[in-house]
Amino acid sequence: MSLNNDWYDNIITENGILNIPYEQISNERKRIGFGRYGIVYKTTCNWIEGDVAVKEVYVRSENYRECIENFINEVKIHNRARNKRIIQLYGISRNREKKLYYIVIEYANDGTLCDYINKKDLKERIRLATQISEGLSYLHNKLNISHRDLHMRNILVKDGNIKISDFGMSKGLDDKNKSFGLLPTFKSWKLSAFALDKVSDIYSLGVILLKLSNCRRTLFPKEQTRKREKTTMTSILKELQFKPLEPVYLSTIKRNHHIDIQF
Ligand SMILES: Nc1ncnc2c1ncn2[C@@H]1O[C@H](COP(=O)(O)OP(=O)(O)OP(=O)(O)O)[C@@H](O)[C@H]1O
Repeated sequence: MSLNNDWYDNIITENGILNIPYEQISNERKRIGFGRYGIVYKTTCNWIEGDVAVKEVYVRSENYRECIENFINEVKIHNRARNKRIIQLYGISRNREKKLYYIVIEYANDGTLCDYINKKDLKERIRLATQISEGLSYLHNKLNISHRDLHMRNILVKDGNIKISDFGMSKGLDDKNKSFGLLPTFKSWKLSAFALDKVSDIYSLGVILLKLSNCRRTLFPKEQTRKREKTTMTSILKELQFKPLEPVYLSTIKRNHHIDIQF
């Protein structure tokens, strides 16, 4: 990707993204998260009703290119994803003096799925699983985008409903450049390198469904539950390999539901 000094103005004009003047974002901010490239705050913006979340990206000279390319990729892909299961992108902003860039998004008042599932019953967990599948199905089948970083902390909850977030790693599926990342495997229960694409998203969905079906935060379980979970996961993966994409989302949930009830 070639980067010139106009990159910020270019992504706005080329992608129809709203440029929010920095002064319109309130200075009263509460830190709500932390990611690879900076801090996430809850705040307000004069142009938008209600609370917003802003992802602040600090561009240092040593990682200038990587930061900006990541920012551009995230904003471009996020801007295409307009669906009730996806956190809404409002616009972007910058503070030139401090070399800070901002992605302004819808605030998820119920936090991450990781925190939200605590003490939720089976019916509620199945409702959430269905919504996650709807969101992922939208990205894969309608937009041809793979998320590539799907996990419990990138899935947010607003007013009890799922909002998939964080498109920093996402890619269009026609992008030929393969890249790899670490995912937990069920053979060794350790992280292993996988090609990150649509299939790895489905794998991640399987991991999330597994966590939801057991109502716990960690993938690494106590010894006595491991065997049972391996069987569950094996059947999910088998299912995913042999059926076309769309029905798989639903059958995976039904299957998980079924297995869960049998526990
Ligand atoms: N819209 C939001 N509403 C509420 N909380 C949010 C929102 N966006 C992010 N967060 C919080 O901030 C955390 C980090 O956000 P996010 O993963 O998007 O940042 P990132 O810099 O892209 O991180 P990563 O290292 O995963 O790429 C989330 O796990 C969540 O706790």
